[in-house]
Amino acid sequence: MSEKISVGVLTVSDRCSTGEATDESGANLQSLISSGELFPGTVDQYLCVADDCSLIIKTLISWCEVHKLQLILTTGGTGFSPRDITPEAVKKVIGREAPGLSVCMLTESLKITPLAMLSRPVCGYRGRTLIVTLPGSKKASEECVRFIAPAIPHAVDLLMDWKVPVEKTHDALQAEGSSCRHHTTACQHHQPSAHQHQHAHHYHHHKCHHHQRDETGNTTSKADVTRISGRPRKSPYPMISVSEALEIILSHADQCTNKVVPMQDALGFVLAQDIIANDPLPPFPASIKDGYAVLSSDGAGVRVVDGDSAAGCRPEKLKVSSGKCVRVNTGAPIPLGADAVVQVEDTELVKEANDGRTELEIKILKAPSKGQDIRPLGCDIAVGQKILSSGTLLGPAELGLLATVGVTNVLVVSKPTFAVLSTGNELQEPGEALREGHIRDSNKTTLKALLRQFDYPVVDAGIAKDNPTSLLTSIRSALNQADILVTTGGVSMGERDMLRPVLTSDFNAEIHFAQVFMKPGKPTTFATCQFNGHKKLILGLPGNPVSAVVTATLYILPLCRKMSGRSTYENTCIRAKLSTSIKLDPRPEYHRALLCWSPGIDLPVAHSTGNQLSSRLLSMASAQALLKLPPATSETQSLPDGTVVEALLLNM
Ligand SMILES: Nc1nc2c(c(=O)[nH]1)N[C@H]1C(S)=C(S)[C@@H](COP(=O)(O)OP(=O)(O)OC[C@H]3O[C@@H](n4cnc5c(N)ncnc54)[C@H](O)[C@@H]3O)O[C@H]1N2
Ligand code: MOO
Ligand SMILES: [Mg+2]
Repeated sequence: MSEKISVGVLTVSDRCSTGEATDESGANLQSLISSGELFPGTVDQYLCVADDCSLIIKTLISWCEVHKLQLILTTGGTGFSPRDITPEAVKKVIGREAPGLSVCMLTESLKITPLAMLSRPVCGYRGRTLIVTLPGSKKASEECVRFIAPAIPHAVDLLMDWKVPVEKTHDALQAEGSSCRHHTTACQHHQPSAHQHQHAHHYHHHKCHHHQRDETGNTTSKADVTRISGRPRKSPYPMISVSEALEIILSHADQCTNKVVPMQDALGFVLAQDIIANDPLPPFPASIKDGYAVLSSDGAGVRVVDGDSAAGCRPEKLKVSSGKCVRVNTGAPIPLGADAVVQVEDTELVKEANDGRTELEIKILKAPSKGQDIRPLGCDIAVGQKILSSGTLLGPAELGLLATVGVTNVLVVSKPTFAVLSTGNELQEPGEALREGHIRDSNKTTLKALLRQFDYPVVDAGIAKDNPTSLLTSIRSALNQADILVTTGGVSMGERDMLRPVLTSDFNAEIHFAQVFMKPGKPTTFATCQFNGHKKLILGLPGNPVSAVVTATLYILPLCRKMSGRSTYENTCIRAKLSTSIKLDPRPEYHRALLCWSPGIDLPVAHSTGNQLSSRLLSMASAQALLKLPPATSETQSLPDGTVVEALLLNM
């Protein structure tokens, strides 16, 4: 929020409006606002009106539309007496309700008096003006405005669409969330003394924002990440090998259910039914060449040309008898009687019609053999033949076969649905102006593209902050939309690496592994949990951009393939020769490289993409392979040029 909030105070009271009574609550609200103790505000309008619906409406609309106030507080007219009409008037003015504010006022007031039950607050906004109905009494109206005061500046920022302050507040709230549990515990046991009450109440409400939500909807994480000094200083998870990690992941890769899709949309799916041909191909004996259909027993020599058979014509009309032939095109039906085709190259024109256009006689230069250049009926596909088996990956040719046999809908194995979530307080979406201390989130874009490249459905689950409650909220929303959650960041040893505690505390997830002997990708984490009656897989990839995409390639692509019903799901590896010597890392390394094939060499030559820092996504750009390099040993610290290594092919 940049300036003071412009506030209007509207007292609604028959008695005050006629001067029979003094407007104490209106006056009190004005001085509270002006004092600045609730929030930075200034009272720009004040009026006292009778309990008159149209008068209230007229005033409110004028304050919203003409004076463009940011906040209007009404006091009075919210009870049960026949003249109390303020809520009804306000309802007619606001475009949208903000019931949270009413709930907050009622809940907190009930802690003071059960009579709060008889208050009928309505809150909401018209355009950019927030309207709040407070009770009529001085005490109650002050209490209520204090309850909601902490949320007012942010509400105004949101209504004014002030992006920067809104984001700052979000960040602050999120950061507060990380130590929220601390506050809630303290608050639960906090019994303020009578003279502290007013201040303490305010404090209580403000600091226990998350606690309030916990009581009503378990939106607060149960993960305790406050014991920074007590966190383990070595990962408690054993270090496993890449092949062990992959084996564990694949053991949880249950095949997805089957579904029927239009044949045209079936590319890349695995077939879940056998496909049987109901008719033969060709459905008639067909010519393989452009030429003449003949009787082979006539041998070489002159033939009378007796009509033609073009592709697509009805064959039964034409018949070839001895001494005659019929001109045919490639793919055209063979006329009855004919048992061979002679290609046009093996003939000569003998006689043409006077018009100079029509062939009358031709000469066959070479004696044809029986069946020459004819595809018999059903020669490509026989009736009843199984042309595709369940389990086949549907590529362009397979789709063409479905078309050939007229199958327009097919049963296939569904593909798993993914949600991709980035985590980190430092992250912002790529389109925003770069804020101080921030970097742009690249992982989500890379991983979404990697999955989309193979047509796996992906949901963008946004960016979660490094605090348990933000993670909880984002993960829950992601799991509601996907079978597999892929997160990046927050899995290493930092006090802000909170993914695992949140997964175990809030989702009762089982962590299957959390350390893999590989570079990049050491902190790769794999977990499963039950969520709304479904098994969900969670891959917590490291935040470093290269680590994220390398581990996604190594683990997620085989997982996807297996769940999609593919019988081979391993990444394809070939052998390649190093173009230069490479220094080995203590961990087995997946070294990004370009491959060059040149004539006369037996194996492609692998050129390193340079600096292999896990943060350096440029080392992955344009890479075609990940060279699998062994870990350094005391004997072998580097591989000389020309060494043959295994190269995992990317983008396959
Ligand atoms: N004391 C130790 N520190 C670290 C260890 C270790 O074993 N002990 N492991 C290192 C390794 S290896 C890796 S890999 C990283 C993994 O870190 P996290 O998975 O916890 O990820 P973050 O800490 O959140 O971020 C790491 C790095 O990546 C950047 N990042 C994160 N998300 C994104 C994104 N979506 N787009 C672009 N860049 C992103 C982030 O800003 C950090 O620079 O831990 C080492 N530390
Ligand atoms: O394993 Mo980290 O992934 O080196 O960069
Ligand atoms: Mg970290």
